[in-house]
Amino acid sequence: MATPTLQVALDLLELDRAVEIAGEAVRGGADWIEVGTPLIKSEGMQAVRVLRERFPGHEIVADMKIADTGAIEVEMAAKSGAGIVCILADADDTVIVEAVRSARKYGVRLMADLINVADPVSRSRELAALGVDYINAHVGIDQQMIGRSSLDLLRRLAGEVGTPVAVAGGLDAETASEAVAAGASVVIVGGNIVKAADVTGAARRVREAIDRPEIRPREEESRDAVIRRLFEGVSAPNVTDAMHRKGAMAGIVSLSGRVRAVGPAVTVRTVAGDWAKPVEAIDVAGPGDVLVISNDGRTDVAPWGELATHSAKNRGVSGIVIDGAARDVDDIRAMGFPVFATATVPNAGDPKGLGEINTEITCCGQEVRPGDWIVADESGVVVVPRERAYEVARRAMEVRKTEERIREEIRRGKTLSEVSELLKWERRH
Ligand SMILES: O=C([C@H](O)CO)[C@H](O)[C@H](O)COP(=O)(O)O
Repeated sequence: MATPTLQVALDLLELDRAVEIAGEAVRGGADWIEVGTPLIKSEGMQAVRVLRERFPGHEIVADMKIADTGAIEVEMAAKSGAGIVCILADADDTVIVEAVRSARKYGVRLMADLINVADPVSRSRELAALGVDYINAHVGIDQQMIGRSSLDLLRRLAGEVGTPVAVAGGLDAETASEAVAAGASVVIVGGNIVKAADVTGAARRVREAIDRPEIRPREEESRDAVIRRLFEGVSAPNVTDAMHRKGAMAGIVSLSGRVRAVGPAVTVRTVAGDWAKPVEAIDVAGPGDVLVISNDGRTDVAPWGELATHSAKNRGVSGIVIDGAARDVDDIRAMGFPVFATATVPNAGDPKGLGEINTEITCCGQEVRPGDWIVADESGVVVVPRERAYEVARRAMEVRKTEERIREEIRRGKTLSEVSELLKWERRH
């Protein structure tokens, strides 16, 4: 079997950064350089021209995702220096046929992207018959966020398609190795190389992995375990960024200093500092849950204090969030247990038993339902609707990864404004 090709996908918006990152990826062993769709949309064919010029010894792949006017778009990419041009596999056959004719005329190859194709095996066979050179088993970035897997798609094609198969979609060193074992001849990696602070090191790890293909036994991890692992690896700001700046509770701070709380919510509604329901909720909560207590934002009386904290800690509760006040802050801080509140006050309420456990509540301006996920740190508290928890956790991790590379470029001397080309991206009115 020929050595598999490593294609690095430059899904960036800025050409200067893309050139720098491509250089680092090539040093780590990338063979082909993909001008990603976002880069083409941001910089046009100039991105293909510049990368062609700067990397004369490497194949340039233009991820045009052609949906119409197959001939013109292939011609544009070919004349700009691409050797491989990407077309959508579910484009109409008229588009594919025109693209193939144009590819033959200009001496380039066509790669068909299976993103969103309902029957990938039969469509791949049709595409091969129409003259497409590569099939790309691709699961798009948004699809990855809800758990779709490019390896699963690739395995459906194994042994069914004669055309060389590429694979793309959230691959890293581990999955790239499995992809080659499953028959991929081109491994396409975007985010897990280009977002790394050390792009060369990340590319090298993928290179070494695809040179030693192996199938690893799958470790089964429940969806909740994945959600928790991902949320534990990101910050509350990463999570709001992932939700288009939504979900943050207003006016609430950590009383315990540098602590974090992550887990599904057990909700409590109480009134006038009545601490019966908050304390009963400790027994309802399981290890890893977060108690979210609405005391109507009252700051003159506390439904939570040191003894309750001690009990919650023993139970394995992950943290406490209160729309209202807490007391015994010095003891809570000494315990290192995460309590978030809007105020502190020495007064306790009385245990009358008013209120409810595990009903929908509003806490610091956010609706919270039982089972919604809470991510809290020193920046504040974010609530994630339970049905979106997996997707938001994946997206938050992508936010964190993106920041890793930006941080590295600032460390090397650029300003944040330069890295993100703020002036270019100011909104035009
Ligand atoms: O094609 C891609 C995507 O649609 C954005 O243009 C990516 O290049 C491809 O998915 C590889 O990137 P990762 O999924 O981040 O590895």
